[in-house]
Amino acid sequence: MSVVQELAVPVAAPTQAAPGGLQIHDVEFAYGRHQVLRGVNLAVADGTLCALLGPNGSGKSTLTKILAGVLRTKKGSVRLGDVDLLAMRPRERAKVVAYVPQSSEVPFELTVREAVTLGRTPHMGLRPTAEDVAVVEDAIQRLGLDGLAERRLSDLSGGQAQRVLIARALAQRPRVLLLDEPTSALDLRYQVETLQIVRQVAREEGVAALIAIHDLNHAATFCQQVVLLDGGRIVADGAAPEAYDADLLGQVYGLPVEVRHEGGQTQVRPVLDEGALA
Ligand SMILES: Nc1ncnc2c1ncn2[C@@H]1O[C@H](COP(=O)(O)OP(=O)(O)OP(=O)(O)O)[C@@H](O)[C@H]1O
Repeated sequence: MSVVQELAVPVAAPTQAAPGGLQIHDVEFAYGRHQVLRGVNLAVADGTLCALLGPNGSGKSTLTKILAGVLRTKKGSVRLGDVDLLAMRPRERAKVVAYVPQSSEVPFELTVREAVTLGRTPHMGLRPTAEDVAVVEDAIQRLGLDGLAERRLSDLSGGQAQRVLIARALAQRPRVLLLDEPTSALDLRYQVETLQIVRQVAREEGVAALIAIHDLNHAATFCQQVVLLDGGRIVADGAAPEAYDADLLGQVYGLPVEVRHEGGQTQVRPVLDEGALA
């Protein structure tokens, strides 16, 4: 029996997005006969940073790839306001949806500035306009890449390259921003700064941002909405203080946890057996 069927606590009511936000209805997906997503319903309002949480293999990347148009599904719908995102042509979708995958094949001989400029491709004519240049410089600056702008990607550390991919996505000026574990290679300072930047961009530009992330505490701190996937189903959806239930998280992740609400912050800690650190 899956964990979901055994859940003792009720699933939080899905958050209602304002019209115009990202609306996901009844999305299903299978790799061959392996069913990975089951009846996924989710709404992310414009201006909201939403964390997509769940154990390894729960379907976070798969859902993100469907929203990005990398994978196709025959069952379910994805809308941005009145627009059917699944029916859009790739170039049109690229004007409204930016996607930072877990790993990316950006040409390594490019400089940082050139790689970030690629984010303007869906909007640009043959040559970048003054606005394109300004948007690229803004993204470079926001991600703290000013000093690296002329460096080749091949000469960067993993974390620096990850920041370039995020800058490229911001330069796209999307309405939907999809980030698949964007902080996995970042040190603590850049994890925090990146999440702050994405939250700020979402709020200021009215972007619906969805971020697959493993750190429950960062998600609680920076994301107005958290969504927990387990076995391809959403089992919690809401603001972290309500959505984080110790019993539910314990069942989903397979270890006991404690949820604390202190000083306006919700934090999750594993509860270790006595002797676990002996
Ligand atoms: N290309 C593929 N072909 C077949 N099965 C796949 C493929 N990609 C992923 N899967 C399977 O689909 C399920 C969901 O994988 P997915 O990558 O979406 O999970 P995830 O929640 O993003 O995991 P992680 O936290 O480890 O990144 C897993 O069982 C995985 O083995």
